[in-house]
Amino acid sequence: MANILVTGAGGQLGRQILERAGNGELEHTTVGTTSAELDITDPAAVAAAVMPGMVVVNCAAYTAVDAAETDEARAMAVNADGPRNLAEACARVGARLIHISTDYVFDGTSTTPYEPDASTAPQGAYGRTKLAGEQAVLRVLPTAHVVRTAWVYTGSGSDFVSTMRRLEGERDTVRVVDDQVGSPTYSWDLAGGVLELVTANQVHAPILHATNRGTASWYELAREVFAGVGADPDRVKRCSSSEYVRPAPRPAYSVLSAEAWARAGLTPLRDWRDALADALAVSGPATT
Ligand SMILES: NC(=O)C1=CN([C@@H]2O[C@H](COP(=O)(O)OP(=O)(O)OC[C@H]3O[C@@H](n4cnc5c(N)ncnc54)[C@H](O)[C@@H]3O)[C@@H](O)[C@H]2O)C=CC1
Repeated sequence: MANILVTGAGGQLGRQILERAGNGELEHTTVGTTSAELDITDPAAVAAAVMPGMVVVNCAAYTAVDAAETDEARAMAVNADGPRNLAEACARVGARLIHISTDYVFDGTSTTPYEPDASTAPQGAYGRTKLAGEQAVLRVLPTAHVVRTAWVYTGSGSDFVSTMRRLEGERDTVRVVDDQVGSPTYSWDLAGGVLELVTANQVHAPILHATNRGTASWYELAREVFAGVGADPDRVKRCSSSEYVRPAPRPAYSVLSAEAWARAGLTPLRDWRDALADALAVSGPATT
């Protein structure tokens, strides 16, 4: 029987958690369920899937930040009702829950890294629904862990790093916003951090932040991608968010403090530049 259940296992983070867990890094049996296999908005299906003694890692989410602005009810169902269903099932049978959340619960106006207990003030629908999910989880199951992360990429698929890599092959220059700052986070590293938390026994902090160390703007990240694949980083041109308006507001400052993570005895994630170099070496050029 599985003693780790990863929901949303078809997504960026879920896939990498399964890959790392399957690499023999853990003694646990790990099972992943995609949205087709376990829809977390279905309370009966969730109740049937969660077994006593299990650690449930919820990677399932409605992550389409712009679409959420006009589809908030669906986003709320997945990002708040779903995690609540999981928390209720875990509470009923005595299972643990690790729930993944986001920097979008903050308004992005800080100038210093956000601590887990900093005031939340989401600016858009996605952030509102994710905050509601955090609150539901901790209300129903106070021993659960909420792990907030930010700026996640795998280096393959349609994430920012893959997109920059593809555009490097397609265009002479690329314009990228320089007025949003965060910590680019390699999903492989984040998966390792989450698995460390799975096996940790004495972590009492309800909310933790986990990102790669260091900060960058999207422009700086794009330059690093270009340089990392041997292209001239000066082909990346800076622009401002006002030139690239999207339906949902983006936080200007998304840096999450890793101090609570380290205080809990968990290994800090490495510098984002080192992680990116590995991601570029592993993933190869994107094809879409
Ligand atoms: N990608 C990013 O930059 C960031 C992600 N996060 C959070 O990290 C977590 C993982 O995100 P990613 O892996 O990047 O997202 P993703 O979008 O790659 O994966 C989410 C998965 O959830 C699945 N899903 C959607 N509705 C579902 C449902 N009702 N039942 C079961 N599964 C469902 C989707 O099919 C998808 O496979 C999410 O909680 C997200 O909010 C936080 C900050 C940044």
